[in-house]
Amino acid sequence: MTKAAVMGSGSWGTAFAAIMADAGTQVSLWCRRFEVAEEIAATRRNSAYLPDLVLPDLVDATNDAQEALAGAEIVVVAIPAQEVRTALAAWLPFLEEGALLVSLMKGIEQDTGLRMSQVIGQVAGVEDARLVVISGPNLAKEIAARQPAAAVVASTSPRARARVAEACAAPYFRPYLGADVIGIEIAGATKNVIGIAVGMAAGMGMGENTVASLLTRGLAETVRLGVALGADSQTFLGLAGVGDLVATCTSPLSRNRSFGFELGRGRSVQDVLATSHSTVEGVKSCRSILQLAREADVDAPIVENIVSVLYEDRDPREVLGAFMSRTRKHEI
Ligand SMILES: NC(=O)c1ccc[n+]([C@@H]2O[C@H](COP(=O)([O-])OP(=O)(O)OC[C@H]3O[C@@H](n4cnc5c(N)ncnc54)[C@H](O)[C@@H]3O)[C@@H](O)[C@H]2O)c1
Ligand SMILES: O=P(O)(O)OC[C@H](O)CO
Repeated sequence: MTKAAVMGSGSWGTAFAAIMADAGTQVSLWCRRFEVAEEIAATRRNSAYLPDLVLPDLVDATNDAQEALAGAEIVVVAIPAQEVRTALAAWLPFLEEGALLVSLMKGIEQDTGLRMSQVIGQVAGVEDARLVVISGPNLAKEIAARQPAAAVVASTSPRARARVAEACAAPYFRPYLGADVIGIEIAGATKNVIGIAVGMAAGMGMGENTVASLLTRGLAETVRLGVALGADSQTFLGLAGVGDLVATCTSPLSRNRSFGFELGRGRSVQDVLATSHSTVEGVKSCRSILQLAREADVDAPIVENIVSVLYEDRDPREVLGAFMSRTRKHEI
């Protein structure tokens, strides 16, 4: 039986541990806090993140990283993007020789502008063939309720992606295979920022035409950036592209959309962040994405305007007006 470690017991780490166990993989779920590991051991539940999910018996929880990583052939990282560099450095001594390293994150590192698989590869000093990314329309709460969903499991190595896909193919979770790691990571990180923009518009009372227009132009912006960085444009029509954009931009379960919604209703960035207990990746990644776009000379007006609302105190209403008065141009 394949043994995996899932490092991070927030919403997605916990749901993904259940997916892997339901796929027949033995999972050690690493919890940063001892109380979470203790609760899971005693009740099979992680009440702070997914109270309705009863974790399968194939999931063991521990807050000891060495114990979690012992014997793990697949190591899945599921923590906030900006924390990966430091956390992974601490886990390195305990990684098994040859283990595959899987990123579930949807973010870009601040300061370096690196994608998550790049950060993992750099910190762990491993070749691309051992790195895998997973992305798609995967709202943790729906997956935890075992509602059917699909995702892309991507790696430059056909063997690595097939192995990880096998280890997470559950009756309600269908992994597709991919090779375009750049496209999948750029799609995953950028959709969070587009989700904030759409949420903002919805919070201001705008209807479906506004949502669909922003989502579509957000996709155009994401494709431009991805292609400039070396991605395949077809990737953005897939699960990690359009699929995730639709899920994020239309679901009240999305933290990024909900964050934007509150801004649209008139609350301040500080106020909304102070009351949010889970990761809103678009907030920290938007500046790195804008930086990547500027370096690649790519026009990214939605990302740029979200940065101005979050970091330059710009009024969301003014931003919506600014979109409408941009210089007329060809759609494609
Ligand atoms: N929740 C989802 O539906 C979902 C789906 C797909 C992808 N993702 C991505 O997965 C990643 C994790 O998101 P999440 O929803 O699980 O977040 P979360 O906020 O629910 O949980 C974050 C977890 O990381 C841990 N953590 C925080 N700081 C840490 C540190 N310095 N070192 C170690 N652990 C730390 C927390 O204790 C918590 O267990 C994000 O990049 C997110 O975009 C989330
Ligand atoms: O809650 P969000 O906005 O982080 O979105 C979660 C997933 O990425 C949706 O696929």
